[in-house]
Amino acid sequence: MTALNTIADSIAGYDQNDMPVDVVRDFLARMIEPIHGTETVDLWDALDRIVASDVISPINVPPHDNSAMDGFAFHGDSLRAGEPLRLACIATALAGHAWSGDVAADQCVRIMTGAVMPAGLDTVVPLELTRTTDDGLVEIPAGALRAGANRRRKGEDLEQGSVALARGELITPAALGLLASLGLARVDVKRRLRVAYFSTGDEILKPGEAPREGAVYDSNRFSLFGLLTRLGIQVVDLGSVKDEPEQLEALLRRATEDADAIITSGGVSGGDADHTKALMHRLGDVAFWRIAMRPGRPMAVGSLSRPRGDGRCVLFGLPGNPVAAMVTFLAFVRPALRQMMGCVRTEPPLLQATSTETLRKRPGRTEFQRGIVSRAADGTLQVCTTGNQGSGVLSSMAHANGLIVLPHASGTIQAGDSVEVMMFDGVM
Ligand SMILES: Nc1nc2c(c(=O)[nH]1)N[C@H]1C(S)=C(S)[C@@H](COP(=O)(O)OP(=O)(O)OC[C@H]3O[C@@H](n4cnc5c(N)ncnc54)[C@H](O)[C@@H]3O)O[C@H]1N2
Ligand code: MOO
Repeated sequence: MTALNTIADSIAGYDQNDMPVDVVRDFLARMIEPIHGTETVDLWDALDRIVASDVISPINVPPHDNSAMDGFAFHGDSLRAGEPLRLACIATALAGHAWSGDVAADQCVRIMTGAVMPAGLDTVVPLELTRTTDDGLVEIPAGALRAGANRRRKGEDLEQGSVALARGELITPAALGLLASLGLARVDVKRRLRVAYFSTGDEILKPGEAPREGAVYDSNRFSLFGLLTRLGIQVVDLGSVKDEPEQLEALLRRATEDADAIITSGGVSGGDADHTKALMHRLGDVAFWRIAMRPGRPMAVGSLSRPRGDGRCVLFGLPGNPVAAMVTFLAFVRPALRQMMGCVRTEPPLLQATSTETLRKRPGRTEFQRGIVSRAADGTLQVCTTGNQGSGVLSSMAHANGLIVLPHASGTIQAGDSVEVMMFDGVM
């Protein structure tokens, strides 16, 4: 990764206590470098991995001209405008059983979907468009189809030697099928990113611990586990730690040993018990920003050196409030981690939807409101908010399917205005 101070120029001129969201994103995009290291995996293990080098198709897909329909294959130039065509059926071609033989202009071959087109034939009439005449001929009504119809050409999906999947592409279920269609059993992928994470705070309870006065159960550890796991990342769960400098330092040092990145939650705003900030300052090259956004104002970004001196470990110190931790992850950490993974697409596309309600906002900060996108009666997309937008209110996050992104410069949104939504799932 590029050291913070070498790209500090890009943030000079901005108030580090009021950093615009776009500036932070741009800064991270410049700081983060993709990890090295690839491995060859079986297709069964390739889902959600990132392609490490262009996959070149070793074959034509489909490998031969074939029929797109169950029907009769014939010479298209036998068709005459305004006249029915009558053909004698001389053979049957089944998928997986190529038929070879000569077919005259007044003959046809009964053919099934996927079967190789007999040599010289270029057109298939679907069964349901034909009738059998009293003398046993196949009759195609006038104007039923054009010459060349219903033939799938050799290589029309992929030509031998062409790029089937490019380096940096995510292996989706469709991409997995595409690789299989090339006859490949293994694929080169980027190695898995390793990300360590832990929660900080004296008030944090582990699951199963008895409730105690002033304490809350650790939710960030679980939300982060979910967010990281969905990215196909190898997660290193380091649990939670009290606001206690020695413990914190031990955990941070342990995390730097073999993780590519560390994510912490809590302790970045600078309360009396927050030792996290001082420690991060001491162990690495870390910037503490207040970002012009809501929720998720305070965040630490930087790098820590590794104990064995080889390279540095990227650090994201997220705010403790449970929704702020998730929103800063989605807004900044997810694209940064995708970039580290070597993924070409780092940001999800935003949807446009009509707000069903007035959303109060003042210009000068980006707001992320929890929303539910649904289809309106007229078929267009609409979005409503999920109630209490407090940065500690996880229930409204859990009920949402995306975040309404209200840009920095925008003021209040009126009901009926169009807004952008970052969906939580299913868009990369
Ligand atoms: N004087 C100021 N105070 C605060 C500011 C500010 O600008 N000036 N910013 C506020 C904002 S915004 C946020 S967000 C929080 C972030 O503070 P920290 O990152 O230092 O987080 P904590 O103080 O440790 O915790 C905040 C809040 O979140 C709860 N929490 C923390 N960790 C977890 C967890 N793992 N699971 C569930 N809940 C957690 C914690 O109990 C606190 O209620 O600072 C504001 N203050
Ligand atoms: O980071 Mo805070 O959410 O704005 O409470």
